[in-house]
Amino acid sequence: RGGIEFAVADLEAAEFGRKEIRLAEHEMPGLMSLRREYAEVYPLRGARVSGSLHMTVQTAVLIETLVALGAEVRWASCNIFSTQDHAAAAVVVGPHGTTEEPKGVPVFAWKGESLEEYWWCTEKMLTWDGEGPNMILDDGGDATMLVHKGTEYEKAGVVPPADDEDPDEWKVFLELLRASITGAAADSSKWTTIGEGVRGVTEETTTGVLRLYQLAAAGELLFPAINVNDAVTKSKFDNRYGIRHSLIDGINRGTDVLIGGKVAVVCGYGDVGKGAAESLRGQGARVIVTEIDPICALQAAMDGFQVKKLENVLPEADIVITTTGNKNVVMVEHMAKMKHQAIVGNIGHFDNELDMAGLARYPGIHRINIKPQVDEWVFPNGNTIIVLSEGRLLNLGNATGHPSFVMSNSFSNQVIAQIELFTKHEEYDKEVFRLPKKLDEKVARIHLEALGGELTKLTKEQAEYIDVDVEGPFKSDHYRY
Ligand SMILES: NC(=O)C1=CN([C@@H]2O[C@H](COP(=O)(O)OP(=O)(O)OC[C@H]3O[C@@H](n4cnc5c(N)ncnc54)[C@H](O)[C@@H]3O)[C@@H](O)[C@H]2O)C=CC1
Ligand SMILES: Nc1ncnc2c1ncn2[C@@H]1O[C@H](CO)C(=O)[C@H]1O
Repeated sequence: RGGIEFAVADLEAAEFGRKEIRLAEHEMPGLMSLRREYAEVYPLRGARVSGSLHMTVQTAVLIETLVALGAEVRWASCNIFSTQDHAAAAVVVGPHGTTEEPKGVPVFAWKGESLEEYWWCTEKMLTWDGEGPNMILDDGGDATMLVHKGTEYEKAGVVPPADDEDPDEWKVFLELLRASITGAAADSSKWTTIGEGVRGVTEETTTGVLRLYQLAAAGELLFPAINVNDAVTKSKFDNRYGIRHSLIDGINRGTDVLIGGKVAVVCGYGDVGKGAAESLRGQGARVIVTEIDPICALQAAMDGFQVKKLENVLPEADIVITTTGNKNVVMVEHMAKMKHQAIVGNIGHFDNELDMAGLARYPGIHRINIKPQVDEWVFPNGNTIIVLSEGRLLNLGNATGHPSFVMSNSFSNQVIAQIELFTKHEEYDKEVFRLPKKLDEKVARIHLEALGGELTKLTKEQAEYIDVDVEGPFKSDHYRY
């Protein structure tokens, strides 16, 4: 319709989506400030941005900010459960379109995608009529990986081999690659051409950033990258205060159990784990932390949390949440020893933090679906556990993810990073970069003012005394916030 390609659950939900996007704009001062700052300048004119990031109301405001700055955009979600269908519909219709005549941007996302559908959406998001994307905006690295793996197999002239040991996610991904490399419309240089056209990628989250550094270390990065996650105004806010808000939102909407008085185990005490522990303690849970890093473990202890090994707290745990960005953190052997109806969930980017494959293979186990994204797994002895969002990040699967204000911080960094790489890509090698502190402080200033905070001004003498400029940056590069 309207000449726009799209695949969303229900275009009729656009009106509802538009109402929530309008409310969200008021809560996203950073993005709205960037629209005003760059009005009529259009720094992203000529940018063709392929975005793989949870298709939520907040992301809708990000997308429409990129468009307001001149970009063309195609979008898919980076998770099968995180799309808010009314937001997806509103983005397709656009602020000035109708469901009969959409005037927005192509979106390929709906809540509850199968793995095959997820990778189909991802390929559609990367496949433009005519010239391909010249920018990628990624969250978790699936879009970046598809371009890199596709290029690798095309250049090697081989079809991705099947390996029965591969996790389902990977099997489906390889199947898509096989089809795109050898299918009827086989264009044996599709992914290579896309990779050559991309000026850069901006990455949202910790796990995606890890994958970028690994590619860069191997000398395989096809284009420059900006690590948005490690902007202080992203990870020290979104990862912590966003989780503090949205973790209990997911648990409450999923299970509605009383958290107060219960024992909650948080695996990992990084930025996300800190927000998770604070969130659960705020509800009156007795929180126990597991950690591998003595520094983060000591922080947890100093913050008043017990620090234990997971296997030693299984008999008392009512809620177990993983926040590590690692894999195989909670195994089926742990789950089999948990209390009856213990709640198990993950808020790391990928579901491999929980041993979902091992759980499904456990002899005599069976699954009862309670409602979308809530499953009761019944062990042969009658004991059950409640697993949220099939182990995928539950704050977006069972709830709506972080609220707009904190996402305004994160997405202001995304927009700044997109402008930086699109307009100055010749200045960047194929490495991973972070934004300068001055821009971090700019994002913080906008959001502090929006909260009514007053900044104290340094005198010239004071600035000299602490060896900073009156206008900042106010900290050294190695300062830990
Ligand atoms: N659901 C959401 O909305 C969000 C999800 N994330 C994701 O959450 C994950 C964590 O992100 P951050 O907290 O920023 O990373 P981080 O690196 O700051 O924290 C992870 C912590 O887990 C610990 N850890 C690693 N393996 C462990 C194990 N086996 N047992 C116990 N602890 C272990 C590490 O020592 C580290 O302290 C990443 O996958 C990130 O992409 C990040 C932001 C928001
Ligand atoms: N409401 C939201 N909309 C879009 N992205 C979100 C939202 N809540 C959390 N995220 C992002 O999700 C990734 C992890 O996949 C983060 O690092 C967060 O920035």
